[in-house]
Amino acid sequence: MVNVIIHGCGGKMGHVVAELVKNEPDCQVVAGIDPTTPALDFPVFPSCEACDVAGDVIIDFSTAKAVPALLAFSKAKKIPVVLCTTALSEETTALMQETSKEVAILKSANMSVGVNLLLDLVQRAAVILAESGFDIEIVEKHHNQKIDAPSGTAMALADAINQAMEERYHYVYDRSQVHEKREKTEIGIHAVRGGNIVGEHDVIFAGRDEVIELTHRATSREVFAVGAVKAAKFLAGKPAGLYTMKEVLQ
Ligand SMILES: NC(=O)C1=CN([C@@H]2O[C@H](COP(=O)(O)OP(=O)(O)OC[C@H]3O[C@@H](n4cnc5c(N)ncnc54)[C@H](OP(=O)(O)O)[C@@H]3O)[C@@H](O)[C@H]2O)C=CC1
Ligand SMILES: O=C(O)C1=N[C@H](C(=O)O)C[C@H](O)C1
Repeated sequence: MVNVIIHGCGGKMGHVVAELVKNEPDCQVVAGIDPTTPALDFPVFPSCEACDVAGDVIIDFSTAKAVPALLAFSKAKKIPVVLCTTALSEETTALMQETSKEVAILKSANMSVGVNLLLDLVQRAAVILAESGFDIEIVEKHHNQKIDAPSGTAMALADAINQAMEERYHYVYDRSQVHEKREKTEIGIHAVRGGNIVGEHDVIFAGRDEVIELTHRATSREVFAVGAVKAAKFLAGKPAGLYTMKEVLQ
C-alpha cells in the first residue's frame, strides 16, 4: 500500500487527486497539507511543519511560494515528492535540484499522457520545419482562476523546442511594446484566461503559405490527477534523484 500525502489538498487539483485515490486499491491518502482547509476524509495540517504523519510519497499541487517549505519537509522526512506546481522561481528550481540529491523528486508541469507526447512531437516538428523557415508561436488557454502566466506547460513546450534546436530561440511574451518585425530566433508565447477552460496548448508552426498546429486540449482535471498518482506509485521507494514523467510513461 502506497501512503500518499497531498500538499495543497484543499485546491482544485488536490480535491481531484483525493477523489481518484479513493478508487485505487494499492494506495491511500494518509494526510493533507493546506493552510485553510478543514479535515477531509484524512487529517489536514495547516503547514508542512505541523504535519507529523509519515507517508511514502507527497503529491504537490499548491502554489510556488509554498514549495521551499515543502522541499525542506521532504528532505527532513525523506519522503519523495511529485512536484506539479508551476511557476517556480529560479531560486526554488535550484533548491529543488539541490534537494533531489537527498530525496527522490519528480517534477512535471503537465502530468497528462498527451502533453508528454506533445513534448516529443514539437521537437521533431521544429527540427524539420525551422530549417524551412517556419516561425513558432505557442498559445495557451486556461480558466480564470489561474494565477500564473504563461502556463508551466507552455514554458516546457518552448524549452523542449529550444533544447532540440541548440538553444537558438529567445521567448517573447508581449509584443505591445515591440515596434519591429518578428525575429526568426523568437518563440512567441501567449496566455488566454477565461471561464473554466481546463487547459489548452497550441503550438503553431507558421510557414510561407502553410501552417501546422499541434494542439493538446484537457477537458477534465482527471488527466493530470491520473498522471500524478501514476508518478507517485513510481516514485515511492526510489533513491534520491530528479525524475521525469517520461520515465513513468515509458
Ligand atoms: N503539473 C500538472 O499537471 C498541473 C499543475 N497544476 C499546477 O498546480 C498548482 C495548483 O493548481 P490548482 O489546484 O488549480 O490551484 P488551487 O489554487 O485551486 O489550489 C492550490 C491549493 O494550495 C493551497 N496552498 C497555498 N499555500 C499553501 C501552503 N503553504 N501549503 C500547502 N498548500 C498551500 C491553496 O490554499 P489557499 O486557497 O488557502 O491559498 C489551495 O488550496 C498550480 O501551480 C497549477 O499551475 C495544475 C494542474 C495540472
Ligand atoms: O493551473 C492549471 O490549471 C494548469 N496548470 C498547468 C500549467 O501551468 O501548465 C498544467 C495544466 O495546463 C493546468
